[in-house]
Formats: sequence, C-alpha cells, structure tokens
Amino acid sequence: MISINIQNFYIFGKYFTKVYQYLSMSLIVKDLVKQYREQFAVNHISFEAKKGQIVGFLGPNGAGKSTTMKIATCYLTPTSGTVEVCGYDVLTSSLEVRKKVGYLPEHNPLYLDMYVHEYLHFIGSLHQLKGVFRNERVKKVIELCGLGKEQHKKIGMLSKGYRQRVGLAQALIHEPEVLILDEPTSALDPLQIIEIRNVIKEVSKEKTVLFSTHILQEVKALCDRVVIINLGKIVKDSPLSDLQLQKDEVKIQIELEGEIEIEPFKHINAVIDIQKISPNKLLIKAQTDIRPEISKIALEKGWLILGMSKEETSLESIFQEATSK
Ligand SMILES: Nc1ncnc2c1ncn2[C@@H]1O[C@H](COP(=O)(O)OP(=O)(O)OP(=O)(O)O)[C@@H](O)[C@H]1O
Repeated sequence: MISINIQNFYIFGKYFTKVYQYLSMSLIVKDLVKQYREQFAVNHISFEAKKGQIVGFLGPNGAGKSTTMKIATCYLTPTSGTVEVCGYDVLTSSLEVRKKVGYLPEHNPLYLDMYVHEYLHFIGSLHQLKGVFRNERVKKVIELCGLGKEQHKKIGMLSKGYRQRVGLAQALIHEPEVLILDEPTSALDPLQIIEIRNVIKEVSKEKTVLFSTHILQEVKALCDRVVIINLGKIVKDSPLSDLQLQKDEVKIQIELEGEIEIEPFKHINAVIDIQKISPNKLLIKAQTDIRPEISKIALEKGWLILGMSKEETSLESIFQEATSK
C-alpha cells in the first residue's frame, strides 16, 4: 500500500514538474521545418526559451535565423513542425501570438515621413490601444528607448541608432511578453551598439528575448543562453556559462618574480603543453584547472607568484567549431 502511494506521489511529482516546465516556457520551437523547393532554410529544429531569459540566436549568413524568427512572429508559415509563444500556436492562434510578441525585423521598416511620436501612436492603434492608455504607452516606450529629445522629429531625420530605438519602441508598445529582435545592432557604430545594447538590457527585464546577432561580444554581454544554428540545424544549445566550461582544455597563465623553470610543472598529471612566454611567464595548457597544484609547486620551491589567471574558452572558438562543418 505504502509503495503504491509513494509511486503515485512520484508520478504526480514528475507530472507536476513537466507542467511547471511547460508553463515557464515562453517560446517553444518543436521540430520546425521551412523548405523552399529542395532547400531547407530550417531543418527540423527544436529549442525553448524560458520566461525572463535572453537567448542569443547565432549562426553564419543564411543559417536560418531570420526564417525561424519570421515563423515565430507569424510572418511566415512553417512547412512542418510547431512554434508556440506563451502557449499559443503560430498557426492556429496567430492573433494571440501577435499580441504576445514584439518583433524588430532585420531591416527595421519604418515610415520615414512620420514623426516619431505620430508613428508610435499609429503602431499603438494597430494593436488596438486606445485613448489614455495609448498615450501612456507611447510616453513609456519613448522614455524606455531614450527617444525623448527626438520624439517630435521625422523618422527620416534620425540617425541609424535612433531609428533602431524607434524600431524597438514599436516592438514594445503593446507590452509583449516575448521580444524577437533580428540583428538589432547591425550596421551601427560602436557607440550606438552600446546604447542599443543597454536599451535591450533595460527593456528585457521580465521579458523573454530572442535576438540574433553576428557580434559575439554582444552575446557575452547580454545573453543567458546561446542557440547556434548552421545550415538550418541547431548545432549548440546551452547556457552561456556551461558553454564556456564545455571544452576539456584549460589555459593558465602564471607570472613569477624572477626567472621561471618549466621542469617542475611538467610533472603535474593533467598538463598537456607548456609555453614560456617571457623569462618570468608561462602559459600552461591542461585538462583540468591545475591552479592549486601550481601554487603548491611554487610554495615548495619558494617562488613568489605575481599573477595567475585562467583563460575562459572563447565564444569565438566555440562558434567556429560549431559552424565549421
Ligand atoms: N523566400 C525564399 N526563397 C528561397 N530561399 C530562401 C527564401 N528565404 C530564405 N531563403 C534561404 O533560406 C536560408 C536561410 O535564410 P535566412 O534569411 O533565414 O538566414 P539568416 O540566418 O537569417 O541569414 P543572415 O544572417 O544573412 O540574415 C538562406 O539560404 C536563404 O537563401
């Protein structure tokens, strides 16, 4: 009898965990395919984004990023597979999906003859925001996206960075739960990139963000999770922190006071290679983090360590490896 109860409890627990996991997902892409004649723009991809996560969607040109995003925002229909946004299917509940999702397309289409303020009211009206509420939303997104000074200018008069801010503001006007941003910082200068990045960081609090980019620095600066796509297939899907720990090689740089000897370090088990960078600096490649062993040797020999640092595996090398096939 007891064992049945425990079993029931176990089954209920598993079921509850599954339901909880499902409910905490804002975006679920399942076995998605988009085919143009013989070409698979997207080839059976699956990934998920949790509430509150910022997911970097990476891949070389033509990998399938924009296609996936267009399907998730109801601009394209899939050949097969499903995309759910906050529990709504893009095919069967596209109106609900459009309410839940804010989209900044790659080429940020704007009406250049409209004033910023006027344009945001127009987009608000398309989302059926009315009266005082619409006024407040326009005010809020202008403030969030730092458009205060530019709101009475025509969009055509704005710099690229400010046009991107208008693009972001229109994506946010209806308070979407999910933000989909297709290369939001492409073609911007370094200063504008930092500005837009800060705006994304600010607005992404309490939202789920999927954004594509070619700038790996951006992923490091913003993302919780990274999904890498290549030739229409997902080749990596991992939290950023795990990704940088995945490689089975650690590089450690040490600096001693005075001339350094290689010999004692060669006997540490996990060492793969040692390079002398300068008379008092070494770069050691090892299978594991051997900093404690290094410290012990230095202590035994009476050497003074001036510095010791562990290099993280670079996202660039992970990206290169994942997309080189
Ligand atoms: N309408 C279409 N007809 C035929 N092929 C298409 C069409 N749209 C996209 N493709 C192809 O599908 C593939 C994926 O395109 P997609 O625009 O999704 O790539 P991407 O990862 O966004 O690339 P980029 O980083 O250059 O924007 C490409 O090879 C592209 O040429």
